Amino acid sequence: MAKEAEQAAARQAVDHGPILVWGAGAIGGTIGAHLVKARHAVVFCDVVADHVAAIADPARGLVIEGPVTQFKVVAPAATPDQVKGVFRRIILAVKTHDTEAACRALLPHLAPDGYVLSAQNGLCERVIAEVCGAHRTMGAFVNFGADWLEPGRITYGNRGAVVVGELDGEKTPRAIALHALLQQVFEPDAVLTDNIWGYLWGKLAYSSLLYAQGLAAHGIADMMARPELLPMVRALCGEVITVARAEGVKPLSFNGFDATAFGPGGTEDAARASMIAMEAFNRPNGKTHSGIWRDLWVRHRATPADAQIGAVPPIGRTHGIPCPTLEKLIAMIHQCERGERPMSDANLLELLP
Ligand SMILES: NC(=O)C1=CN([C@@H]2O[C@H](COP(=O)(O)OP(=O)(O)OC[C@H]3O[C@@H](n4cnc5c(N)ncnc54)[C@H](OP(=O)(O)O)[C@@H]3O)[C@@H](O)[C@H]2O)C=CC1
Ligand SMILES: CC(C)(CO)C(=O)C(=O)O
Repeated sequence: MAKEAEQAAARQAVDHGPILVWGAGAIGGTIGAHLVKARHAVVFCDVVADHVAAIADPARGLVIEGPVTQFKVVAPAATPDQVKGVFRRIILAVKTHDTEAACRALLPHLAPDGYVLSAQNGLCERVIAEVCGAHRTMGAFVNFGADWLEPGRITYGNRGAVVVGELDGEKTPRAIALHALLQQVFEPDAVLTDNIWGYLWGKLAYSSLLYAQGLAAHGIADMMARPELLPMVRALCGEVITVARAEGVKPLSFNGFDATAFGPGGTEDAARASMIAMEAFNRPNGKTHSGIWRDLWVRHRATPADAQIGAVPPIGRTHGIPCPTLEKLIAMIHQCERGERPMSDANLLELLP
C-alpha cells in the first residue's frame, strides 16, 4: 500500500473522538494548541486552575508565541477533578516526577482500547505501562523547546526532534495514524520509529548535559562551546550510554547529539564534533537555557532530577556499572534546590573527571 493510503486507512481505523492533553504546560500546551489550530477536537487538563480558565476563555485563550509561530486558540479545559468522558487518545505532558499521580488520575478517562502518549523526558513509558498497561502506552521523544510563561501564555522557542513509536517497535495503525497527525499539524519532520527506547535513552544522555547546564549562568550553546568541558560531556553521556547498552538498548542520535561518539569505542574527536554540532543546533534557539535551569532559577521549584537522570545509576548498579559523574551532578542539583549552591559557570568544572 502506498504511504498516503496506509496513513489514511490507519486514521480511519483509529482516529476517533477528541484528544485529551493531560498537562497543558510548555510541551502539552504547544502540541495541543497546534492540534486545535488545525481544527482537531482537544480537551486540555492541568492542575493550574488559572491556566485552565485562560485556555477556555475566549477573551484570554492559549497564546503560543516566540520565534517559530504566533497564534491563539480557545479550547475546552478542565482541572483533573472536572474532566468528563472517556478518551481514546491521551497526550501526557506532565513533568517526569508527576507521571504516576497523573496516570492514576487519568485512568478513569482512558478508553479500554485507547492509549497514553508520553510527551516527556525520562523513562516515563515504564511508569505509564505499569499503571495503564503496556498495550495502552505509546512512546514519544520530544526535543523541541518551549516554556510556560504564565496562565494562557507559552513560548515555542525552537523546533526539535519529534519521534513516536510503540514500546515493542511495531508499526501499528495507531502509531502510523498518530505519526501522520503530528507531521500534518505540528512537526513536518516527525519520525515514526521502531526503537523508541533508543531515542529515550539518547535523550537521557543529552538530558544529563541539560542538567549540567542548569548549574551554570550561560546557556546550552555557550556550555557546548567550552572545549575544557569535553571530559565532563564524555563522562556524563558515556555513563548513561554504557548503562543503556547493558539494558540491551542502542541509543540513537538527534539534533547534534551523536550517540555513537559517546558509546563504547567513541573517540575524543567524535565527541568534540558532537559538542560542536550541539552548539550549532542550540545557538539560534529561542530557548537558550534548559528546563532544569528554569526550574532552579526562574520557577524556584524542585527539578525532576531523581525521576529522570536519577533513574540511571540504580539501573547501572544492577549491571555493576558505576555512574560517579551522574551521581555528583544529581547531588549538585539538589544543593541548588536547597539554596546551598549558587548558579555559576564554574560549577561545571567540578564535574570534570
Ligand atoms: N519544556 C521543554 O522545552 C521540554 C520539556 N520536555 C519534557 O516534557 C515534559 C513536560 O515538561 P514541560 O511541559 O516543560 O513542563 P511544564 O511544567 O511546563 O508543564 C507541565 C504542566 O503539568 C501540570 N501538572 C503537574 N501535575 C499534574 C497532574 N497530576 N495533572 C495535570 N497536570 C499536572 C503542571 O502544573 P505545575 O506547574 O503546578 O506542576 C504544569 O502546568 C517533562 O518530562 C519535560 O522534561 C521535553 C523536551 C523539551
Ligand atoms: C532544552 C530542551 C528543550 C532540549 O533541547 C529540553 O529538553 C529541556 O529543557 O528539558
